[in-house]
Amino acid sequence: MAKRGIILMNLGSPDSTEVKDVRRYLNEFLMDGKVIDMPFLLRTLLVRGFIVPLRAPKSAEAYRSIWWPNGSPLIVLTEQLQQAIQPEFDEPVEIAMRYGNPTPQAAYENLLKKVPGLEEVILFPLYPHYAMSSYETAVEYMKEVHKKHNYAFKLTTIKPFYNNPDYIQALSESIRPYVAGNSYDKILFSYHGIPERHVQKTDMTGAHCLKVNDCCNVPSQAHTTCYRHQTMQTTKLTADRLNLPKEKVEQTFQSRLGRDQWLLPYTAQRLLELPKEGVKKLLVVCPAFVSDCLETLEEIAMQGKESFIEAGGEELTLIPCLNVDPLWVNAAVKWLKEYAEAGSKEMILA
Ligand SMILES: C=CC1=C(C)c2cc3[nH]c(cc4nc(cc5[nH]c(cc1n2)c(C)c5CCC(=O)O)C(CCC(=O)O)=C4C)c(C)c3C=C
Ligand SMILES: [Fe+2]
Ligand SMILES: [Fe+2]
Repeated sequence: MAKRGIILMNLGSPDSTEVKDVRRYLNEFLMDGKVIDMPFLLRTLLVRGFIVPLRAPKSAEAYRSIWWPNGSPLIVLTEQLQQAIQPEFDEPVEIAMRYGNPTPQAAYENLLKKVPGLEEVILFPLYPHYAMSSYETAVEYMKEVHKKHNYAFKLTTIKPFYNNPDYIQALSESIRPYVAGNSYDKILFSYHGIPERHVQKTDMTGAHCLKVNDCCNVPSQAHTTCYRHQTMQTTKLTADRLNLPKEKVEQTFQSRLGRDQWLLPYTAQRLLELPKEGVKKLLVVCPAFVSDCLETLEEIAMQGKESFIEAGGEELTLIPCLNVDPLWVNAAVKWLKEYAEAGSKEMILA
């Protein structure tokens, strides 16, 4: 049997809610060329000179409003997932964050200590959808650290799982209790947004995404790396499984940063418009995240709720992320086991 280790990877959070820690985290995050895709000098000027100094104090305040006694919800929930998965494996399961702590190097070093003669690390990026600024940067960074330290073990990666039946089942069943009884007016599938430019950059055909009419519904090889297509598939498959009435389902994109055109429609805009369209009781689910985080707990459940109510809405209910939902934990365990048994060949999902 191969000597293996597993790494669950998520985005990461600041070490604390102090402005200095938030500043350090935002600098690392936004200086990533796959997040702010500008030439290095321009990016440095913009990020270090303008965005971070202005954003860090506000961001720190937002983190303070959701912080748990044991730390950032995103980190604590990723640790809880690790603890739920570990008993199912002889191999050690570690966590790593793309930004902040624990770092990829710390995760690799922990595995090396626990498994003498480590032969293989299975990386599980906790992102259902492919985006240059989430899945791609996580995988590329893990490869970079692996190469830099000349590690002898091989690194293999689980693919995005946006349409995997086990994932769709777990997501649907987490939503089912909220839609049962039909006492809601609409359910919003709100995904983290990205600039439209990023969708075009990751289109390997160079001719499909946001170029062909109704691109995300026209079959194309580009969909293997198209965030928009993948999020639309998650929404469709989940809504179909739950038999949700079409007029009650809507998809939006949240968390826009800067002035570029990001994927439309914007969640913040729709939260202001929906009450005027007769939507008073709103459910919001955020399937781009598997763990609750600042973007769900603060942006949707606090800020989003406030704007929806001020605009005339009555009730906004955030459906929690999958976190440590048993169906989700089972799905993750199943994929990791299948993957290991297949001898780490490419894992074919769905
Ligand atoms: C689905 C995964 C994510 C994508 C894609 C993504 C793209 C993206 N994000 C920013 C800027 C920020 N995002 C922030 C927080 C944040 N983002 C994700 C996930 C994705 N981001 C998560 C899980 C979180 C929450 C982290 C936590 O600690 O809870 C932040 C920091 C907070 C703030 O100041 O608002 C920024 C900044 C860009 C620019 C981008 C794509 C280009
Ligand atoms: Fe983000
Ligand atoms: Fe597309």
